Amino acid sequence: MGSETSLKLPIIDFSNLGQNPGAAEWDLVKLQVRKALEEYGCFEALFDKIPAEIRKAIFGAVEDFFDLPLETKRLNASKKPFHGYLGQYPKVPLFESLGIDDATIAEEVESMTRILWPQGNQNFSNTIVSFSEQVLELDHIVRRMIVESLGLEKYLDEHMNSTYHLLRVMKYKGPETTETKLGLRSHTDKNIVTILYQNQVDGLELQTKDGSWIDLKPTPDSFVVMIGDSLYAWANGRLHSPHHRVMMRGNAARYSVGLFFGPQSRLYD
Ligand SMILES: O=C(O)CCC(=O)C(=O)O
Ligand SMILES: [Fe+2]
Repeated sequence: MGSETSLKLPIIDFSNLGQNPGAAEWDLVKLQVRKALEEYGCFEALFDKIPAEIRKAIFGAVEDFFDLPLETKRLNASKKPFHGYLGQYPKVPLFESLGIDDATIAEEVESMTRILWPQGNQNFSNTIVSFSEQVLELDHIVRRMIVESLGLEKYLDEHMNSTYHLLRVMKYKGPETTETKLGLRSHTDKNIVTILYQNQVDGLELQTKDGSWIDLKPTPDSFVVMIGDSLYAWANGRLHSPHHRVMMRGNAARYSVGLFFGPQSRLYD
């Protein structure tokens, strides 16, 4: 089970797709999605609909949040797992995260923002909402392709209408030693689809079916799309739900932003 850095994830380009299910280009991309999810349960997506300004701004917003004093961040603690602020996880002290419900609903995000910045921080809430809205589009395309490729089109609306999403922003402090340290333990996601976007500090690793680990190195233009156990079950095991982890090296902090789409049956409650 050694580390294997030469392996690379498939890169799938959604940029020239349009919203045109049934077109030749759509079917071609759909096939790539199906193949990647069968083999790796994951791929890198190029999606240029999300403007570069938003992709850049999101890390400014995320850093603004993590730079707040601990007492302020804790104002957003939640009893629900993965929701609200989660800091200095006992076993992985490099990790902090904030889960934001209803990240596409401006009023909800604004009211959460006011808890953190009573004087307001319009930039933070605007950026969170715009980013989430755009990632939602990518999720819809990917999930539509998955459902079609499984031959389950007749359940598409039912499926789409029965899901829920949670935005989580994450910070992994650099270990500031020469050693590699665990940032997030190996796990599979329990939800349906996860879409991740990171700053340019790598650390996410994905386990292949034969047990080797791939170091993911997404570019500023790419999103990591991964499936979780709920979709694995829904697809009767035809798609792979991969183990993944975060390993940190060096001094720089890694920031990542993930949209987690799960069944509405209160997966995260
Ligand atoms: O930070 C990342 O890139 C991965 C996070 C992750 O796997 C998770 O929160 O489930
Ligand atoms: Fe995960």
